[in-house]
Amino acid sequence: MTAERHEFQAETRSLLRLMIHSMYSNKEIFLRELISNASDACDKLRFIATQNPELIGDAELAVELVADKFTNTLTIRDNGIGMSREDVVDNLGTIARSGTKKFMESLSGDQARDTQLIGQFGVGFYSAFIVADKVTVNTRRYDAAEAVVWESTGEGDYTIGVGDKAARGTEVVLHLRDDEKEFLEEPRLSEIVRKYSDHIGLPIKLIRKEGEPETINQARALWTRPKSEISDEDYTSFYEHLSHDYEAPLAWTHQKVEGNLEYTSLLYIPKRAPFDMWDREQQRGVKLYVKRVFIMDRAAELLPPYLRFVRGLVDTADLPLNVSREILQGNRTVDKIRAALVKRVLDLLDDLAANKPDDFKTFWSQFGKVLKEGIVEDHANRDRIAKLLRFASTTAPDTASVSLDEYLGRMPEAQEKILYLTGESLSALRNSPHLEGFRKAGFEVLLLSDRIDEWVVGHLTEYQGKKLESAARGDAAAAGKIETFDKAKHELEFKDVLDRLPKALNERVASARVSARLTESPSCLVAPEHGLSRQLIEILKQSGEGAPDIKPILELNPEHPLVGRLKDAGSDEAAFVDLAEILYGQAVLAEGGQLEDPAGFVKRLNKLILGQTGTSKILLG
Ligand SMILES: Nc1ncnc2c1ncn2[C@@H]1O[C@H](COP(=O)(O)OP(=O)(O)OP(=O)(O)O)[C@@H](O)[C@H]1O
Repeated sequence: MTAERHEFQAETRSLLRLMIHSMYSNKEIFLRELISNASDACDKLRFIATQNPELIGDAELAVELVADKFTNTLTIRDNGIGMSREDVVDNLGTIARSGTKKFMESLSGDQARDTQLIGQFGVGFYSAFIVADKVTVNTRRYDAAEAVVWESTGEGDYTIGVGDKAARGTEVVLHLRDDEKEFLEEPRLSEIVRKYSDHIGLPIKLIRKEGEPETINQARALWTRPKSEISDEDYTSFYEHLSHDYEAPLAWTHQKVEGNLEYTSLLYIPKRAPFDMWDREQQRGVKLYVKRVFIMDRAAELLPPYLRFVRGLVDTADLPLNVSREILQGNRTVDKIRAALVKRVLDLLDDLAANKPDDFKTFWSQFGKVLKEGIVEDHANRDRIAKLLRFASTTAPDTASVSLDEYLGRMPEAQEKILYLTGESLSALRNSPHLEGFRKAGFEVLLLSDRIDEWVVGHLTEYQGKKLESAARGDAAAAGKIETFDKAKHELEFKDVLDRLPKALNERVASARVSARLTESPSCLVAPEHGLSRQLIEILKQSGEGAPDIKPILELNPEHPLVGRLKDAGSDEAAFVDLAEILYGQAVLAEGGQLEDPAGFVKRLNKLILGQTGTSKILLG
């Protein structure tokens, strides 16, 4: 039967081209990727064999490398699970990952940056084309009636046909480019295998035409070895094998637990967020082994979603070999292991924060937003997570660097609560009128501009016995005494104006009042004491969910000349409305909001600038 020809998906094609181009300076990683795949294939077979031991029998599962100088080929072969025709089409004809297109669009053409991005994406099987101008895959799935041959030059298409491979497993034949002959040299191959694949728990053998095969790696799974024997380089190269990451990890924690529970965990924090961290479809989790036997990739039950950036593995003796995803759900042993792993990761982060501030900064910039979800999700560890949070504040307005402990450490005595302000962006928050009074009083305010922050402060209502309070809510004085003027006097003086405002503004505000919150700006909007915050209502509206119509309170600075003019407008209703609209519109704009009638606002503003407001009814008309 002749082979069928198939086109690559458009995305696969451009990804291939880009990969060959940008990974060239690090081309040797192709071997790590192909050995990883071969080792995964053996792991999968071993798992199936737990139900069906005769599949393996006495055979040794291994990865073999064959370098042939006559044909210029390097072959990587395994006796693992193998692939059916369908597997081959699914796995080698497409890049079967959601978000590939989006990923391609994020590439910039800047080689250094793109190389890192593509590393994050995971190069996998296609890295073969970095060194080969043709790749032939002969494979036979353990339960398939026939073998399959796949072949491609890595350009536009590939062929697929029936093969003659008799034994189970996969053989990847790389027809090396003319200038890649170094990969036929034994010393070079051994060097690469030791560098990248020394700690895979499976022998990697160099096969020779004459002479005995030589096992070139240690073939002892890294996590089973005593910590004292393992160097940082070992941990790093194992991480690269495990995660297909291109960069060294930021930190790791390796632990063997004996007693009630029996498991070994090796958990890594990457240096960089994967491109699909926010993709809800993306599977997450660490690898699960039961007594050294690989069970599954990405066992989501072993870590909560807010720690989805953690990579690594858990090897336990406390679960049955035939454990399935269904069994993992709601399993008491799994719950206990998960609780212990969460503590491990939080300990590791505490340690980074205390002893490696630069690494912690990197961590926070990559994964801070994900960790914040833990405040909402993980009630039991809320205080521990809160301790790790970092925020921008009026004291450090440019980067998220202030911890709650640091904040409490410099909180003046007169201040009773931890103050924060949420908003769309840091730049809008920095200049918010809501901060003026607090600034004057020397009260620091945390500036929260991540989307999730509204939920964070919704769940984190208290820290170390101090309540958290929005600077845009209720009465400014609630957070401490920041009375800067004689409120009673001003209230009396403005009573008439305050009473008229809601009607003049078509009831868009619930009420109006004078406020000590403002020192420079004339007006701002605040949320009533109880009920949802203005920011949260805005988020709900934008996300298309129904939002309750809670009207804000308009606060005025009685010492501002523009507010004084409201009083002067007296019985000139049109002039009063113009001024009221301007004060309201300014307050909306200052918190980063949208005006309902921007053109009308501009018109009124121009009238005011030109001195036409409140002077003559004729001019106003
Ligand atoms: N030697 C092999 N034996 C059996 N299946 C294989 C082999 N090599 C690749 N595959 C199959 O092809 C798929 C795609 O491989 P590829 O290296 O492109 O990505 P991956 O390993 O799934 O992804 P990642 O690199 O993110 O782990 C694998 O998941 C596996 O199902």
